This record gives sequence, C-alpha cells and structure tokens, in this order.
Amino acid sequence: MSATPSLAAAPALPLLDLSRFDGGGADRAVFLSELRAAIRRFGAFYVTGHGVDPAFLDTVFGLSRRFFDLPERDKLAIEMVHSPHFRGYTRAGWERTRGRADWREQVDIGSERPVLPALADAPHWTRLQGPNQWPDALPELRPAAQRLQDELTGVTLRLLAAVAVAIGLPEDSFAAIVAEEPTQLIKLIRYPGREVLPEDGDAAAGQGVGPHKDSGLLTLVLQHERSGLQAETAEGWVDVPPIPGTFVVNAGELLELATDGYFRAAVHQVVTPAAGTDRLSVAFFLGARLDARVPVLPLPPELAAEARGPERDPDNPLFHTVGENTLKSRLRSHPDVAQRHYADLLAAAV
Ligand SMILES: O=C(O)CCC(=O)C(=O)O
Ligand SMILES: [Fe+2]
Repeated sequence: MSATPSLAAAPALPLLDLSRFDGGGADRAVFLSELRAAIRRFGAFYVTGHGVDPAFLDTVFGLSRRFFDLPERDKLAIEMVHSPHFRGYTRAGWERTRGRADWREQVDIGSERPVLPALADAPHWTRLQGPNQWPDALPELRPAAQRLQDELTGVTLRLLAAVAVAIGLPEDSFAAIVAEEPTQLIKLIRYPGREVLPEDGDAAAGQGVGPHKDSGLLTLVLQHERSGLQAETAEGWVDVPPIPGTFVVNAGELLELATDGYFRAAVHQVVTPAAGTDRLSVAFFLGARLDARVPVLPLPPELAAEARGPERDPDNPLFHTVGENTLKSRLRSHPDVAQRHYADLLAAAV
C-alpha cells in the first residue's frame, strides 16, 4: 500500500438502494445478492434510500464549517488530550495512521454515557466510556450531533440486518452484540488543502488520512462536495467521489471477524485536497457493545467455504473483544491521549 497511489481504471464502487430491502419478492433478493457481492469484492459501497433528510445533513455540514471556523482557542478548549475517552478536537498533524501524521482536523463525538467505575480489575477499555466535550462557542452542535447519531445508528442497524440476510442468516444476527449500548462515534472532519510536498519529516506526502481499516462493524461516510476518499481494491486504488444523497459504507474489522474473513474490512484513505481548498466529511462508526465478544457467525457451508479467515497483519491484530479492538485503534491514532491517560498501559507494553 502506498499513500501516493496510481489509480486503477477500475469501476467505481456499486451504489445500492437500501429501501429495496423493505420491498418484497424478487427485487429484494436481487438487492441482497448485490449487497453481498459489493461487500465481498470491495468491502465498501454507496448507499441511497437511507431516509435521512438532506436538509438536516446540510445543517450538520453548516455546523461543522462553523466549528472549524472558530478561533483556535475555542477549538483547543475541547482538545482531545483532555479526555480519557478520546473525545473532542484534534489538530491537523496530531493524529497518526500507520505511524505517520494525518493532515486533517476533527472533532470526535461518541455515545454520551457515564464514566464507568475505576475498579482495580476493570479492563482497560472501560476508560473509553464517558462524556463528550462540547464547544461553548457552538451550543447548537450538541442537539444536532445527538439527532445525527440517532438517525445514523438507525440506518446502520438496518444495513446490518440486510448484511445478515444477505449471507443467509437471520435478520437479528448482530442484535445480541449491538443491543442497547452499541459503540457509536461521529467524527466531523476537515481536510485542509496544501501543496503536496515530497516526504516532509514524518508527514507522508498527500496523506489526509493514511490507509487503514475502521475498527467497528460498519462505517457511514458523508462527503461534502469535494472528493479525496479512495478505496483499495484488487485492481488497485479507486476514487470514491461524493455522490449527492448517498453515504459511503465501509465494512469494518468486527464484520471481518464475525464472518471469519468472508467479508474483509475495506482499506481506504483520503488524499489531501489542492492548496487553497479544503474538504469536509462526517464519518459515523458503529461498533458493538464494548463488553461484547464478536462471535464467528455460522455461515451457510457454501459461503463458509469461501471464508479466508481474518487477515493476519502483525501491525494490526484484530481482537474479538470489542473494547480491546476499539482501544487498540484509539491508542494508535492518538499518541498524545495515550501518553496522558494510558501511560500505565504503554509502560506495560514495553
Ligand atoms: O473523510 C473520509 O472520507 C473518510 C474518513 C475515514 O476513513 C476515517 O475517519 O476513518
Ligand atoms: Fe476510515
């Protein structure tokens, strides 16, 4: 994988209309087989028919723009380093993917839940749960983020039901691990444009966010106007430009584990936009409950025969314990938060 890919002239990702899952008869069956084929081949696809009001999404992007336009001191007032739960604002260049700096600024907003008691024998990942940091300078953000989280959770649960049926399983196959308290994370993201320089220090040329898999079950990416997202396919990297009214859906690591590698999580990246421009996106990650263990689902024999097992990447072990898999990604991406709030863990790891 390279951060400066040569693009293959491969077809764009498929576009699927989720409302076909609610229809009956032959078209539903066709939809399900297209869904299975899309995730199997690409790990990613566009979805339409999701039912989220486009006017509301415009409001969300408007709020995102207003947040990033705030004076730096207002943004730093909620900097992530203040939060053991990895919530809040990250400056461009402070997050890392595969050890290299990403050129994007962002706000992480997760499920708003109480801190869990710090019991001596509690697993480390229990520290992921807790409140968000909200910007005083933009009070409208909180209710909008809450509504966005509710709506996107609904869409993603519906997609998960469709994924289960598409691989011959009952619709509620993921219910046991997502019920009541799934791991939800919204990221409002801004990729500032800049000259793409040859390697400069530890920043990879053109790396908005470097190649990675998302750690949860499914991710929805909402793109605003400008493109930059790319997906890795068997034919090479392909552009995933914004298509109005759609979200991009990425399969995540927990789906890879649950299907024993029948589905592999999508490897994707974002390239830095041209100097003088920028790109806004919103990513919504749905994972299972932090205390859940992801089961290997009983696939029908013809699909099980095609399951390759999860990828074994020494740089990216996958964990069936959801809290552990989530904490792995968070510690790796945010070394400043790791140093401040998880120093005990880092010390134990050396
Ligand atoms: O901004 C995007 O288009 C994708 C972001 C992404 O892949 C991530 O934050 O995990
Ligand atoms: Fe991602």
